[in-house]
Amino acid sequence: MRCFCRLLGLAGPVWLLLAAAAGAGFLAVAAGAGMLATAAYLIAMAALSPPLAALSVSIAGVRFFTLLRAGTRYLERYLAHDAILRLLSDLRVRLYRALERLATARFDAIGDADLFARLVADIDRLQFFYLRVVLPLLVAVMATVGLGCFLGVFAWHLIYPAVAGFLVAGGVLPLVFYRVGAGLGRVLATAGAEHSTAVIDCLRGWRELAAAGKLSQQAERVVQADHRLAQAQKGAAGLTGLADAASGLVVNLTVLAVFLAAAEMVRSDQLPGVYLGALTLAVQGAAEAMLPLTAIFRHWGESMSSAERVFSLLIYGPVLEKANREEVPVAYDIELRDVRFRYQPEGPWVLDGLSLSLAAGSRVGVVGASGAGKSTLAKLLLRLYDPEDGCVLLGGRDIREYRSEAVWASMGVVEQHNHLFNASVADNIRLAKPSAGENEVVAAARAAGLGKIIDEWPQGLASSVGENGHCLSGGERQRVAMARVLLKKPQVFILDEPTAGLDPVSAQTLLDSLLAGADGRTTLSITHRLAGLAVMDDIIVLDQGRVAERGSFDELLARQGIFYEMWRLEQDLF
Ligand SMILES: Nc1ncnc2c1ncn2[C@@H]1O[C@H](COP(=O)(O)OP(=O)(O)OP(=O)(O)O)[C@@H](O)[C@H]1O
Repeated sequence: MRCFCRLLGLAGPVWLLLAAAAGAGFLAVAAGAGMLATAAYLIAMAALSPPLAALSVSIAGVRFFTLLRAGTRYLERYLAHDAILRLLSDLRVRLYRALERLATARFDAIGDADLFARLVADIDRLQFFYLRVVLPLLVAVMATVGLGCFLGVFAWHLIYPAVAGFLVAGGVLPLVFYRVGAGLGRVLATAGAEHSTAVIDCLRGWRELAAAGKLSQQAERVVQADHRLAQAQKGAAGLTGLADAASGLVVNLTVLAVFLAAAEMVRSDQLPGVYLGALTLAVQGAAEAMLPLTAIFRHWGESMSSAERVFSLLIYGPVLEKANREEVPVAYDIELRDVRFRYQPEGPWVLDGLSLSLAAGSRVGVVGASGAGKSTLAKLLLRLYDPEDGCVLLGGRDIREYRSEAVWASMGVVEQHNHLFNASVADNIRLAKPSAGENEVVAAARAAGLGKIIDEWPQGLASSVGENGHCLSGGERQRVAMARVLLKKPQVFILDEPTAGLDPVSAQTLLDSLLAGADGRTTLSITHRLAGLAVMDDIIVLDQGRVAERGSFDELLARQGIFYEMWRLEQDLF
């Protein structure tokens, strides 16, 4: 019921359009009934061989109603779709904003494919609620009232069989079929979502699946999901057919009942015989409004299930507290004070009382075993998450006092895996600074070691990177991400293993370029490769979410602690 009310509430901005569409829908039904009734009257009159002039109004009436029906039907569809498309696009924007607030915290829990299914298929399915539930109901109510008024002009007692029949066809039958098919719509929506999730997973992960020999297993999952979807669709189609047949039967019985009642009136001279066909066919015409109601059971379930999935994203509160002041950072020293953080409320602490500071313009390296919390530290600095206890300070102020956008604007990040958009190399670099001119982009690309693409590729930086950068090598993808940061020249550089997966020589060259670009800016470099850390002002060794050691490269080696052990191991390995 809450979803129902929310869906109705969403229609607020377009209610006028929807009401106009319902009005046009009613006029179309009324015109259809008028056309049939006038045609029946015309035939009945013609049988009495009156002068042609006596038939001219009826002939014009048939033409008028025919044209009116076509015009109003078109208008109804036009207005309804206009309203729905506006509504759905507005909902998509709202959902997108809600997702923006959720940042990565909830994305991790929901999963890309599911999120995609909610954004596309589920929102699309919401149109059924307005187009196939609300509008047909409104039109059916208006058609019933209109028919009652029309029949009432001739005799009150004609209203009873017509309205009773319409209530059964439009009220009782849909309710019965809703009960019988309860859950079928939900099964359909869930089966559809499972199907698209399985297909997307298969498409995205086919390389890994093929390498692991699991492609056929995943394909089987898609086939199973497809089978469940087909079964659900078959069940729904069967029930829809049955509902249509039952509704048709009730409508025809209603027409028969009105015909018998009117025939009795003709027999007892209460009604001229020429009206008999007109009254009967008017009921038949108005019954057009009842037919779509039988499918409501299905669309109701489907749209409510999709609404639940869509609204479940909107009800999450923001993961990040909104800044209480619209401050913009002006200094770029960083401090973490007794920060405690975990990903799940009852999960283990990932950062457990972490305190550290980075002077503005300093270069600090962060090392530590896998899972020590290094990337998590970077996420907190980027304010993708807020700490549970303690605080992160930027320029002496709690980072929560700044708008997230202001924090992000002052930072540049290069991670191990960076997203590249399916666009040209230049466009991917320019993302960091849309106002950058051609020369700036080329300079950043050269500084990041993309000279080969500029000089040797036929289209240079205009070459497409392909979906998620698949047309580039791993090293080239990293260089594009680095070029972005070098172009942006942020106040704070966060480098989270940017050279992972590169050969040692390329890795060192790239790191040197990045550090040269970051000269004079606060730089936090997370790495597993200790060689190259000698140029850092300070090195922090993280262990289980805390600072285990801190000092310059030489100091840490001299201490012969964790860092020294890591260094020794690295020397042995290489
Ligand atoms: N989104 C997440 N949800 C739940 N747990 C997470 C999430 N991201 C990381 N973790 C967990 O937090 C811990 C610290 O992860 P983090 O990525 O910060 O480690 P790291 O030191 O950067 O490791 P690595 O060197 O392997 O990249 C790990 O135990 C990891 O499983």
